[in-house]
Amino acid sequence: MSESFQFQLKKTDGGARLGEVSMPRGTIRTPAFMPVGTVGTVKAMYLDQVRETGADIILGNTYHLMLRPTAERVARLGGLHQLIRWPHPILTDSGGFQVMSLSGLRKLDEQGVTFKSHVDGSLHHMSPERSIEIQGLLDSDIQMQLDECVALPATPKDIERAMEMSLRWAERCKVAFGNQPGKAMFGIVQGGDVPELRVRSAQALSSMDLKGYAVGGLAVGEPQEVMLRMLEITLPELPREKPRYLMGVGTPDDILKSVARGIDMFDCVMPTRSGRHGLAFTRRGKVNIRNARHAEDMRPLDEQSSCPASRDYSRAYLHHLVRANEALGGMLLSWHNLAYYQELMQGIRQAIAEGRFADFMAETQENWARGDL
Ligand SMILES: CNc1nc2c(CCNCC3CCCCC3)c3nc(N)[nH]c(=O)c3cc2[nH]1
Repeated sequence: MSESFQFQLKKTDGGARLGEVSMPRGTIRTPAFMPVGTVGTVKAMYLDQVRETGADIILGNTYHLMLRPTAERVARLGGLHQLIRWPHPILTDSGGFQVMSLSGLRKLDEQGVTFKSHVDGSLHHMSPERSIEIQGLLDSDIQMQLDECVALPATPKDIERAMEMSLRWAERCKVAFGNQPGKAMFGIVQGGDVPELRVRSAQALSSMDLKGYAVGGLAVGEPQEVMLRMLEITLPELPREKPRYLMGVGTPDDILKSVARGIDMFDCVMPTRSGRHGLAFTRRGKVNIRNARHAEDMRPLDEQSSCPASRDYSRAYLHHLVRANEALGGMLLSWHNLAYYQELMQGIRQAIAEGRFADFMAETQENWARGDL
């Protein structure tokens, strides 16, 4: 393991990139899918299982952990890795996005965000400095700047205001983060669906010489083609030799198309959240296991999978568990979906390594379109 944070761009195939992030706690093979943890767990999963599916890194949940049990308590308990027994890299978001989407936002100004806890109604203020302090108390390996993500549609004026404030917050986060060799602080490109704002944000962040760059402000309700267009406008403005992280994305189709445009890292609640609701992602497309057609289908979701949830349990049993709202139903489908996402990422990495990503993408999409047997 390297004592510092290093990204190695190993190969490109069209716009797709094969790489590796090396950190003291481990190596992240990119393109990478990062399962989302919530309050110190990936919902309904043991972290050993998450590791078994092939995850090199998971997301911690700054917003929830700062409210309960508090970042200070996590630090007193030895940091997040020790608490949840995940010794590999952890990325944490700054918490700003979740404040906007989860809590009763009270105020947002140059100083930061003021909000009421959804846990006990207490008032909290999070500045760029406090967000970095919280992520440091969690002992997070990759920390995100505090930013303002505006929901689309929005006026160009409001998008510009939020983008410019996020740039000032990036500077403040960079100062607050200081120099932590084995860790990284990523900037977040904003700019909504306005090309010239995206370019300005990406260029300004690039000049800050950060260790990695996230593309934010997307997957907030815009059509897929708008998201992809913004990637085509933004990514050329970011340094080639640094990792790019598309926040909150996405479906398997979103991931394929974003890898094709130069994204290295993804996070999304989709596999676990939809798994809990009975939706399975498979190589033959989506399968809604609640559907009556599975009630007596003794086949597994995917007999070729190395994941027990995909290989050893019949659809009939999964159908029954989900219909009965049994916890095991959500557990097995979350496990299957995470395994499927990691299998997709492994296939992507292999295809780029062999210079056949375009074919892999076309074949994968054809198989999805063929639909379930
Ligand atoms: C789903 N779409 C989407 N997500 C976005 C997110 C959140 C990414 N996921 C974080 C995890 C969520 C579950 C708990 C743990 C953290 C965004 N985050 C930030 N900071 N800025 C965005 O523009 C930003 C934009 C996003 N768009």
